[in-house]
Amino acid sequence: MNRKVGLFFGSFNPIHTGHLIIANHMVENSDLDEVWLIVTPHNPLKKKSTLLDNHHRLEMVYKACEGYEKLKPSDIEFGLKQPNYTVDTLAHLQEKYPTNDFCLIMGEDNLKSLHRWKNYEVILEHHEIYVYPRIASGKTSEEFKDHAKIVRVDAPIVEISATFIRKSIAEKKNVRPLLAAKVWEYIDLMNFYK
Ligand SMILES: Nc1ncnc2c1ncn2[C@@H]1O[C@H](COP(=O)(O)OP(=O)(O)OP(=O)(O)O)[C@@H](O)[C@H]1O
Ligand SMILES: O=C(O)c1ccc[n+]([C@@H]2O[C@H](COP(=O)([O-])O)[C@@H](O)[C@H]2O)c1
Repeated sequence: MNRKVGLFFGSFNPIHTGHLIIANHMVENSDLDEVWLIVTPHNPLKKKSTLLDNHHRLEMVYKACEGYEKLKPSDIEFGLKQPNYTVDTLAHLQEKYPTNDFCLIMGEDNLKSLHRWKNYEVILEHHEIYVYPRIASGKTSEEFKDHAKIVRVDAPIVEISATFIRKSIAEKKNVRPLLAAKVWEYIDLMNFYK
């Protein structure tokens, strides 16, 4: 049987406990064999100005995933054209791993902007999307409401965001519980987000 792999794309600036809860929930409570955490150099819908270097964000994803056998960090987008359109990365991955079944994992905020993604219809034609609930502004497009390829996951809402963490660090607040211990130590050592 083909391996079913969940692709969890993100800026991960930085990776936080919310991301880990989602990735772990998906791999433990669904038909997925593995979840790959793919660090995106440049989200086409976000400004690059507040982003840490790719390799620092990847390093933090490695640190966060230590001890989680089924979670695999990936730098596959580092060598692809920027900004990174997910439809292109999916085509690349499917060619490289023809026997894997890939599905996408995203938070509900990303579902609300999915209609603005490049060739989102092509993505939905070939892949399922597992959506983790999240409180976010904006409306979900009608076409995604009862879509056969969009699976809404029933799981506890986690109110953590990388934006809040970056802002809190800049304001000299303690954010330790919001990050894996090794990620917090790395951010502190490197003086990130101050
Ligand atoms: N608390 C959360 N609940 C549900 N989904 C989340 C949560 N945090 C992040 N995600 C999802 O994880 C993926 C990667 O998100 P990202 O790295 O942008 O984190 P973020 O916390 O949303 O960052 P930022 O605040 O910088 O926008 C996206 O699909 C996003 O929807
Ligand atoms: O393909 C697109 O048009 C597209 C538009 C917006 C976001 N994405 C991807 O969605 C992923 C989540 O982004 P982020 O910044 O919310 O973590 C990241 O891999 C982005 O490249 C992709």
